[in-house]
Formats: sequence, C-alpha cells, structure tokens
Amino acid sequence: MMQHYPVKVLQIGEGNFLRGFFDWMISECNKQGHFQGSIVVTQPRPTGKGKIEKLKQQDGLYTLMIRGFKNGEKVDNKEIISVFSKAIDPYEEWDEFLALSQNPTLEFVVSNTTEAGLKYQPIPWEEGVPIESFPGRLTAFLYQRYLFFNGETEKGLIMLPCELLERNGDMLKQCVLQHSRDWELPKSFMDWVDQNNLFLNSLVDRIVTGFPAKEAEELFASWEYEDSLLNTAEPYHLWAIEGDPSFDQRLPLKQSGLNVHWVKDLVPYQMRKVRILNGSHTLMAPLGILSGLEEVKQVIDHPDFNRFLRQAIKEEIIPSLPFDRNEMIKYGESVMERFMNPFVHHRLADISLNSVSKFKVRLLPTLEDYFEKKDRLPVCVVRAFAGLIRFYKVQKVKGNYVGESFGGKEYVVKDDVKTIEFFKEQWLRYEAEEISLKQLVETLLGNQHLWGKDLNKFSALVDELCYHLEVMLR
Ligand SMILES: NC(=O)c1ccc[n+]([C@@H]2O[C@H](COP(=O)([O-])OP(=O)(O)OC[C@H]3O[C@@H](n4cnc5c(N)ncnc54)[C@H](O)[C@@H]3O)[C@@H](O)[C@H]2O)c1
Ligand SMILES: O=P(O)(O)OC[C@@H](O)[C@@H](O)[C@H](O)[C@H](O)CO
Repeated sequence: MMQHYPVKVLQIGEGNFLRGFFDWMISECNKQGHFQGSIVVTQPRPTGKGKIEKLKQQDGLYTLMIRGFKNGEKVDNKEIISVFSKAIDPYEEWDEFLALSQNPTLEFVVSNTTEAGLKYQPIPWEEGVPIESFPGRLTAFLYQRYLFFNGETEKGLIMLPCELLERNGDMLKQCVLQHSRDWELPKSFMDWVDQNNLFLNSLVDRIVTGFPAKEAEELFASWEYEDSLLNTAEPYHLWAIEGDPSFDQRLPLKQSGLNVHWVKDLVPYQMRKVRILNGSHTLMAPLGILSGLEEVKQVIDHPDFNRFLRQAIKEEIIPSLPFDRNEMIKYGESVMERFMNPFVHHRLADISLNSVSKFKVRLLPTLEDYFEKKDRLPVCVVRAFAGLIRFYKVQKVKGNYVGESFGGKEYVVKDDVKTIEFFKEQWLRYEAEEISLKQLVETLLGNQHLWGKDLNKFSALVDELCYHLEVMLR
C-alpha cells in the first residue's frame, strides 16, 4: 500500500540519488514520528517514465541497501523505503500534477535533475499542455497554487533543489521569475514568489551507486523477491542547507539524528567537497581508465595510485584551500575511507562523464590557487591534466568516441560532442604530423571556451604537460 501520511513534499526526480538520500532521510524522520508526511514523486523529463510506472506497480516501495563502514564499524543494512503516497507522470497526467498545487498540506519541493535540468530555457506555456522543463513546470505549479489560495502568504513553499550547482536555490528562483516575466504573469504573483516562497541553497554529499547489477540475481534469490528499483548507497551522508536552524521544526532532519547542517554560509562546505572529493574523482578517472582500471576501489587498492592520490589531496588540493589544514586533512582522510568501501562499485567510466567541464570546476581552481600561493605548478594535478588530454585521444566508431588505454583496451568517452571533436581534431593533426605535441597542447590550453581563460598564461604548463604526455604516448 502507498504511504498514507498527508502529502508534504513534491519530488521532482525519480533517480537513484534522491531515493538513496532524501527519501531515506524522510523515511528516518517518519520512523521517529517527527515528520509524518509523505511524498508525491514525479519524473523531470519524458524519458523517466519507466521508474514512475514501476513505482506505481510496487505501491511506491523500493529496497535500499546501505553498506560500508561507520566509525570503524561495518554497516550492512537493507530496508524497504515507504515514503511515496503517489507517483505522477506529469507528461501523461498533467491535470493531476497541477491539482497537487491545491493541496494545503504541501510544504516542500525537492529536486535532482542533474546539472542539465536546472537551467532556464525559453518555452511557451499553453493551457492544458505539459511543460517539458523542470523550472518551467514548477513556475506553472506555483502559479496555480497562488491562484487557488488567493496569494495567501502561508501557502508559499520551500524549494530544496539538490543539483550540484553553486547557489542552486538562487538559480531556481531566477528561472521561475524569468518564466513568470516571459509569460506575463501578474506582478503580485512574482512578489508572492519572492516574499512568501523560499528557494534554499544546499550541498548534498553521499555516494549513491544505484542498482547493483553484478549482485542482484544472488540477492533476489536470497530475499525471495525481485526489485528492479533496488538502490545502493554508502552510510556517509551530509546535507548542508543555507537556512535558519528553526527550519528543522518543519523539516526535522537534524532532530532525527541525520548529518544535516543548517548553515549561514555554504561556501566552505561546497569548496571542500568539490575540491577534495569530486576533485579526487576527476583526478583518478581518466588516468585510472587509461591504466586499465574500472572502479574507484581498484584505484585505491593500487599502491602507486594510492600514493598519487594521497599526495594530491594532502600536498596540492588542501594547501590551495583557504581553510584550517587539520580539519581539511581529517575530511580528506574520511574521503579516502569512503573510496575504500568494498561494497561500493563506483565505475570510473560513470565518473569520467563530462570530464572536461568537471576538470574546470573541480581541479583547475586547485591548480590556479596552488600556483598563486607557491609560484609553481602542482605536479599531481598537472599529471592528471595530461591524463585528461590523453584520454580524449579518440576516434569515432559506430557513433561512439572510442579511445585506447595504455594496455590497448578500448574505452568510450562521453562529453559534449563539440568538446570531444575539438580534442579529436587536434590529435588527428598531431598524428598526421601537421603539428607538434607542443602545438597541440598550446592549442588545447588556448581554448577559452573550455577553461574560461587562456591557460597558456602559466608559462611552465605547456612543457610540463608535454613531458607527461610524451611518457604516456610511449
Ligand atoms: N549518485 C551520487 O552519488 C550522487 C551524489 C551527489 C550528487 N549526485 C548528483 O546527481 C546527479 C545524478 O543523479 P543520480 O545519481 O540520481 O542519477 P540517475 O540517472 O538515477 O538520475 C538522474 C535524474 O536526473 C534526471 N535528468 C537527467 N538529465 C536531465 C535533464 N537534461 N533534464 C531534466 N532531468 C534530467 C533523470 O530523469 C533522473 O531523474 C548528478 O548530477 C550528480 O552530480 C549524485
Ligand atoms: O555525479 P557526478 O558525475 O557529477 O560526479 C561523480 C562523483 O564525483 C559524484 O557522484 C560523487 O560521488 C558525489 O558527488 C558524492 O556526493
């Protein structure tokens, strides 16, 4: 049976992350009697239909396995999460979706639509026609709510976007206001959005690895039931939300013992996580794949890579951060521990998706800040940069961009087509001996569209990259 508590949350996103993070948190709050609310889940784009259908068939239930170590103790939990009172396909059930806006018990909207979903796209709003984009759909939803409750101040909602974008709440609010202007909605509505609704900035952290394909058959046989929505996650979780601690009265996460911080300034949380955790992932993925490795755990178990990663975190990433060194070292160690989790099968191929834009956000700032402080380049980050360039030495094979590892193993590069084509073109010119390796590197570094600036300004960078690339090409 679907969860029977009153609806308090609209969830935009049926993906692994929300089901392994937010929904699990709400389940914890409900278990302790602090929240007593349920969630209506919807998918953010037409293609997410499958999981919504499945959730309907499974009465909104799914299995979550949380495995790893917590304070040195082994954790191996399996539970059935029951927080959904309804699953709606907003593209097929548009009226039902909009009708939810009239629900007086609704208080929160949570979303995770990847970085690609949280962006403004000019689109029309026609009566009765589902709006494809998530911010557009939310605007229509809020407008219906505003009309139904005559702009009552208490009926505003709290938006909690979980997309890994800086100031995600502010971004969502700007999108909603822009759509309101495009559609010439009344100024009084925009004032209501601005003053009576909250768009909280937040940072999420938990490694959620989804369906465990390799183990599923064995698990299902031992449980005597199958669940295609089975999800897996690590025990560690952190949610830093820029908001007054009194919000915990309404969304009782902290009082339910969860690692949730209501904070004044999100920047330190964001920086340390993106630079240390995500930065390490981006550092290891191309180099790891080129060396024939497949998962994060294999990288950690490899003595040379382990040393390389520890050196990068301790001697390059942490010194470039403007925070207390000891605290950062503690955080860095906890990240390494999380990477060692034997249950987490985190594929380097998944992490390597969009590696160029990830390098720009997650590692380039380390290179720049390190150089600013020490007047020399960070060796590990530079080696990883060379690995990234070598990783994008690809050919197009049957619609895929395929590269070859040092040992001759094929891998597929997934990124924006223009970006891959640019790298491919330079490598082709190099192979045809039209340009030297140095010219190739200079051209890549000079592409401001990729890095936001011309990286040739670091005079030693070209030579250092060439040095590593020559070794890699041999
Ligand atoms: N899995 C993790 O460990 C983890 C941890 C923290 C943050 N995240 C973030 O979550 C995202 C991946 O989510 P997941 O792990 O649940 O993967 P997933 O594939 O299970 O879910 C992705 C969700 O995003 C939606 N989506 C994808 N592209 C979209 C688009 N262009 N427009 C609108 N919606 C779109 C999908 O429909 C789906 O609901 C990434 O952006 C990642 O940064 C993941
Ligand atoms: O999810 P991505 O592709 O943006 O980045 C890959 C990983 O770095 C990321 O998923 C982390 O595991 C996650 O951010 C941990 O909270």
